[in-house]
Amino acid sequence: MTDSPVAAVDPREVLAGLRGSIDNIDAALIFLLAERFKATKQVGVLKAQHGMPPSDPTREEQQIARLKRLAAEADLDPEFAEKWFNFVVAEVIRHHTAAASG
Ligand SMILES: C=C(O[C@@H]1C=C(C(=O)O)C=C[C@H]1O)C(=O)O
Repeated sequence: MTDSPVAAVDPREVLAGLRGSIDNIDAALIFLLAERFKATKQVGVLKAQHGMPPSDPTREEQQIARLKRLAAEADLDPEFAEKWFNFVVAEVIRHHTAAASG
């Protein structure tokens, strides 16, 4: 093993490289989530101003179906995509409910 003519790959360097990508991806996700919540907060204000209910189950169903289809195409577990969506929407509804109560 140690006599191999091929230069040994240092696993610590491989790990550091992969973690660099993970860091970039996590940062991008935070920025994307921040933009999403900026938009949904405006939706919450609009709904509160016009007496619309905080949640829209039909829209949520459509989004879940769409996101599960996209997840499958991207080789991501569709059930995970649905869980992620429901987790985010629960927070959005919390914001909308707060906006509706002043
Ligand atoms: C943002 C909205 O409000 C709620 C939140 C949703 C979301 O975060 O995707 C979708 C539907 C609604 O339950 C909306 O109605 O579009």
